[in-house]
Amino acid sequence: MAVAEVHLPWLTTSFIEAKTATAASLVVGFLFFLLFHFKALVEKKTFRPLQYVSNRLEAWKYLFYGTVIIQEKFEKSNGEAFEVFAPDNRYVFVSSPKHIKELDSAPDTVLSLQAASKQMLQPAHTMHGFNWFDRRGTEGVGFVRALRTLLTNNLPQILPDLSVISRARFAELHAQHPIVDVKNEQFMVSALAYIEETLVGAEAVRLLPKFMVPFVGNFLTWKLKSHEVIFGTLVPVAEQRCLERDLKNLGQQVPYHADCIQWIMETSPRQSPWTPKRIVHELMAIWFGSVHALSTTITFAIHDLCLHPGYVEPLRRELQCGYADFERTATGLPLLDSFIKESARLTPVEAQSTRRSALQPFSLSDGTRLEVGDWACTPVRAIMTNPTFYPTPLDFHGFRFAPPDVVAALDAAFKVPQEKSTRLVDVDSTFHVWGTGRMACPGRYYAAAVIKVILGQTILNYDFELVDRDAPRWFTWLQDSHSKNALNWKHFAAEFAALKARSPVSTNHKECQKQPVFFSLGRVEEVDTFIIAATTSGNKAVAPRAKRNGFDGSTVDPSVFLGAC
Ligand code: HEM
Repeated sequence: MAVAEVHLPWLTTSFIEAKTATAASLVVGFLFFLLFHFKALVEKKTFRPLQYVSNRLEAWKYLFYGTVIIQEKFEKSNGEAFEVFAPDNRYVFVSSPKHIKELDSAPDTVLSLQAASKQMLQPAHTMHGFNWFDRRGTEGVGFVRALRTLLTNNLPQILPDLSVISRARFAELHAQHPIVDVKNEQFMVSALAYIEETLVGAEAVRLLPKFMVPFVGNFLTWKLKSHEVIFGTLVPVAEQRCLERDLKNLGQQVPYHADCIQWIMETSPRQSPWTPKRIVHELMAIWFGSVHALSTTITFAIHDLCLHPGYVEPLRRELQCGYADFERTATGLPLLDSFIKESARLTPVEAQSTRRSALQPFSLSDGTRLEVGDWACTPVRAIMTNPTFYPTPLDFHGFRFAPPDVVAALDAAFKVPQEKSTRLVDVDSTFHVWGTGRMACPGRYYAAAVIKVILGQTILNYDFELVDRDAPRWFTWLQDSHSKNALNWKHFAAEFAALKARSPVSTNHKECQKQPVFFSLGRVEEVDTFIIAATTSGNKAVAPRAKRNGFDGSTVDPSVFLGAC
């Protein structure tokens, strides 16, 4: 330090202190880096530092730009498998039917959905200590029969009640009363909060270095209360059911129950029937899986009804004729079925589907290798907006999946060139909302029926619109800069075309006539309020909302020319 002061008089003491502090921080940072990545560093037989650092940077970028990274790599992959790094994982995305089949055919001891779900949801910390086995079937797969068969078969009994509940809830919301008529309000509040708490808690835990997980995980378990309320409320119910089961086995008369608690209990392994605690853990896992995806899918479908109001009338006509039959049989309503499917296709809940964690090393037929802990998965959004499978893939065509004879009776605007008519619950290699293959969602028949009840009641009984049409439809940590995000531009183009079709936009505006362009700060749904006009002479008219967000029109990409503004 003294030498520096003599020879470099411009270096003040505070500067040197700052440099010392910076150097110390770097050393500490480096030690932390070694600590966090020690295992990875020593395990790599041929360690390439540059490659490693580049992979780690890409991994953290994934948290902020995941959907864009997947889309870009998918577009470059030409149908081949591609890898993406996330902070806690290496993902191998497959999209060809051949590779998807290979995942499906892999033994459960090699590629595991259970292990992937466990890593994703951290149930030991978020689901009251539930620590399910990595290997599927270790404790039976009775839940598949409970949901896929028993729950589906009981839909005709369930749907009329569900319609009544849905109507009552809407009426209540409409009258702006507080929640009434709930037997255990604390349970209901916790049942909803539990979904978000699980998501947020699990995400935090899985990003931590392993040695910190027990401390932070235990803190979260203690801090998050809703899983305790659910567990505490349901255990006595499950205990009573187990008691009744034992009494029945002794030949006594017991009450009849047709609900998921009963079906989960009855389909548990005969040799070692589940304890009440184990039954409730299973219910909590199913509750999470069903509520989260279901509510998101319904919300997007209602948005789409508001954004594409031309569909309301034909759907209402179909419901007026067919709702009663649907309630009795849980089938029918092909136009509504297609509308929901199209909404889920363009706004799926997730960007990854068919997750399988490698419990043993696994190789695809093209030689792509998964090491233990890597995940195989499918790029669900990218596949479902692929022009090879879906003509005009970014346009919303609510009836693209409906049977041609049903669509033939409608206005020509509803006819689209989708070759094959398919149902919402169908699973194939181009529609991954329910996953794929033998492990595709067993709750999808129930889910599809519930969505139809809620949308059906909305369409039959209400006229509706979005309170704030410009409000974002989803949240991402970082909004992508429009100039970097080719994907968003494509979406804007599709949305803008739909917007024009709905309410023609003036082309008489003097400044628009030469080179009109449109702009959005990164959110598709704001396209109408972000329209700007940029003329070849450089004049710009910026919509007020764009101005409020600090945009002055200077960075408009001129390649996005739509011919109207
Ligand atoms: C719109 C709503 C829903 C969506 C989008 C959805 C989606 C999915 C997906 C993508 C999978 C993974 C499949 C795979 O990896 O191949 C899955 C699995 C599963 N879903 Fe759903 N799901 C929904 C509703 C439900 C409901 C309502 C239930 C229960 C009543 C349910 C129960 C399950 C279960 C138990 C599994 C695990 C299957 C297994 O391990 O074999 N889901 N779901």
